[in-house]
Amino acid sequence: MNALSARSQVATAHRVVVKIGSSSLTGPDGHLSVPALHALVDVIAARHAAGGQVVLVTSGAIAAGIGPLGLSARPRDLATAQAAASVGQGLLVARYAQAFAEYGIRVGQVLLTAEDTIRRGHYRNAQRSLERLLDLGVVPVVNENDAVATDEIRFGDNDRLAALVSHLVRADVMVLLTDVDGLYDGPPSRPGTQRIREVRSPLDLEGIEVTGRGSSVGTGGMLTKLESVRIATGSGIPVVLTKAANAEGALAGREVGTWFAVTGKRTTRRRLWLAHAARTRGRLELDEGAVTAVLGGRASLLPAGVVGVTGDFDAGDPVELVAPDGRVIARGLVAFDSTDIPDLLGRSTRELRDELGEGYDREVVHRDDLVLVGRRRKAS
Ligand SMILES: Nc1ncnc2c1ncn2[C@@H]1O[C@H](COP(=O)(O)OP(=O)(O)O)[C@@H](O)[C@H]1O
Ligand SMILES: N[C@@H](CCC(=O)OP(=O)(O)O)C(=O)O
Repeated sequence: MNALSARSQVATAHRVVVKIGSSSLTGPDGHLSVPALHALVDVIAARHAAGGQVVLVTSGAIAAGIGPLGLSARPRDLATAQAAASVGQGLLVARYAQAFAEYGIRVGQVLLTAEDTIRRGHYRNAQRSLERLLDLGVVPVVNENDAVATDEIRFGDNDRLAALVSHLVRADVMVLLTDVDGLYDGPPSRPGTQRIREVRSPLDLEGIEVTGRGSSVGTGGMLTKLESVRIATGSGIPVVLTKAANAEGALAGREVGTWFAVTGKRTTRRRLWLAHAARTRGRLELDEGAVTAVLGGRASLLPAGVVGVTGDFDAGDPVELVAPDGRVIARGLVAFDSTDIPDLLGRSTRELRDELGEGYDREVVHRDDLVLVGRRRKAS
């Protein structure tokens, strides 16, 4: 498919997730910009009127709380940020409700935590309520539940949340709106850097300098956006990344921003969780042979290929699989407790069966419980 016909998918997509970042919803004073919010609502309402379904993932709660709390700037400590989000979220949704009401459209607030997008019970609930809202012609307005999300498991940015929501509602496309008109081949503030029009595979990202430093109000910079893109495209959902002012063009399938083609097929919730959201409890160090086998795909990790173990985990916990050069190559659900593994290191399954008995001759990580992890970019 060429870039033109690929982009036309956006114009005809039935279900779209649109994510807008804090940087596009705030004025120079760091407060919520109501005109910016209205401009987005105009575009989404037009799509809605044309019969499309839109889920809006919106940041801006913290920004909306700054003024009412009399704060001078965006708070950086978690507790105050949570308080600002708590005050601001109600005001943010009220603004959206008001703006959409001008078009006769209702909105439904959905606040999610990381857990809600991955744990089976929570996931099903979120899925069901989003589906029903869409069936009823409502625009779901989603944000992270900042007031209760704890530091270790919160997303902090809404980029990855948007990708998981896209997966949850089986979106046809995801549109990420930010304050730059696309992905650049280096920090856009650096003279001479250029917008990348299309990314067809992770190889196209080689050599591109991306930082985790965003605007003064955003969180995660381009780094979390590329993580989000990786989750979405890797599970069959193409992405357009552009500035909020280009929202209309992006939804019309015009050649704005950066187009990220799909790189993988839709995947199961469990594998998505393992790859992108699970908190690992330990590490298994692999020898080169095991790395080759695992990276080749469809191979389980056998005890013979494990040379070291760190962490304190139980059988069934998520762990990282690490190559001799320290690269994390995969994540998987381990089949043994961490205390059992030292006795298995480097030994063949046959030896283990003969010596330790049935049950010790199994894989350390079964191939069905294993996902390869793309190269992660480091924040600079
Ligand atoms: N290679 C790059 N291309 C584009 N933007 C980049 C790049 N590297 C870093 N950035 C920064 O990422 C910022 C957007 O991230 P962020 O402020 O978190 O936005 P948002 O609030 O929309 O989530 C941009 O302002 C830009 O300075
Ligand atoms: N949930 C937070 C979003 C935090 C944030 O900065 O996200 P983003 O602008 O998408 O990087 C809020 O509503 O303020």
